Amino acid sequence: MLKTAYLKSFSKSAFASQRAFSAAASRAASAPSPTLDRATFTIRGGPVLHGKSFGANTNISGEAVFSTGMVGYPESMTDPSYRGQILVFTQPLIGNYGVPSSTARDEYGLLKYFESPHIQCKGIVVANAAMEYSHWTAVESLGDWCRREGVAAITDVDTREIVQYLREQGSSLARITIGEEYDADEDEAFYDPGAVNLVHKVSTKAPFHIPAGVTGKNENIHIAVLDCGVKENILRSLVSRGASVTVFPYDYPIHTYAHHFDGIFISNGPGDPTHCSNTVHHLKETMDTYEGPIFGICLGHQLLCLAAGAKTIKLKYGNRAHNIPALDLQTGLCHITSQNHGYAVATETLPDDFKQYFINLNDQSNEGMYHATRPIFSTQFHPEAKGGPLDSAFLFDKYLDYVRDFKAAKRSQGINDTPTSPLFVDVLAKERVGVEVNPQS
Ligand SMILES: NC(=O)CC[C@H](N)C(=O)O
Repeated sequence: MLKTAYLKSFSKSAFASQRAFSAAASRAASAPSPTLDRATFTIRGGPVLHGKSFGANTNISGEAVFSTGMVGYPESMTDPSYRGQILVFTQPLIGNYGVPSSTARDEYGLLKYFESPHIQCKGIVVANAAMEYSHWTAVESLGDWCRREGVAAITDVDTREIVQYLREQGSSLARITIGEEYDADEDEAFYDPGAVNLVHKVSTKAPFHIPAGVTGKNENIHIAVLDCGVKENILRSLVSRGASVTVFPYDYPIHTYAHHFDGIFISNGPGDPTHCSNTVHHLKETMDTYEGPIFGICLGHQLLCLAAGAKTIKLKYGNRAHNIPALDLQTGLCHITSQNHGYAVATETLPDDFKQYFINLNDQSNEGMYHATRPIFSTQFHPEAKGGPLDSAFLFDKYLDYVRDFKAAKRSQGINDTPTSPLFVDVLAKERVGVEVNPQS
């Protein structure tokens, strides 16, 4: 009886607030649907599909990749690892919960909803773009966001046909063209993101600093992050666990500064890892000289493995989703993981000291490594998720445990506990510096 009364009053107030939210969030959606221009999605040497444009009025080309994630389009589209790519969503209805604020910040000063300040992919392809949206965090429609950010978007195409083609032929170059008939010359150049150093475009141009979140412990932990296109939730995952973070450009000679820090972290990022040969060289030097914990995610994993002497390969069509099973070879547990990568480490090329940590249960590709005797490990998947499940977030706890152990060992040897002058971090910027914001550049 009590339970029913409680439920009734709960649902009454829940519905009332939901109505208030919906009224605000759907305001833009109640405007009449715009008439959409014709648009064409062309895969080089493959199918040509006609649909409608609901994004920027711009012709673009890039690498067509697909994601089987069912949610998380704002997080994926702002993930710097998608730079240079045209993202095809297999989830048929996209845009129905709109787009949250691009400026809202959390208690750490980090972007609350986005993984970087702007859309990173060049274009998106969907089966059915929702013209109406509703969500309490929504401030605009997916189409308005794409138009504002200069990102092409095509709807009303058969994404199943595209994905079948990409799975059979592999990730391919493609373009989105807007207008009645676009006479693209077959020989017209398709932009190939695999041919350029995309990390250079997304990495901060100067160091920036984020103070540790308040955990009540005041441990004075300081981690150096090498920014290859770091996702906001990776930074949040570190500062929310009590570490302050100084983020360095991807090509910073980190080996010469590593000893100032309690841990080194190497981030995710776009493109072919072999383009970052300077970073690989610096990481090799770091692993040779620095005894503290080192953790890498996705591109960071690939770069650490290259530095260790292993090789990377390009996968046929990659892994992009929020539901990919990765088996932990230490515990026998399977974690459902968030992923976005086109390259992978060739496990058999890992030197003897480096062991395979996780394996992908769909395609058996490498999902991580750990050093046999040192606090060094990395994962191909994204333990920070966004979007996706937090099954593997424990890896940040594991890293922070290593960092605390290292700090305690330094203290016991009488090594200065506050090696990094507060003045140094105080003069640094508080967010990325000088990043190229135009996703078409
Ligand atoms: N998310 C990432 O860091 C991606 C790594 C790399 N660019 C790849 O595609 O494999």
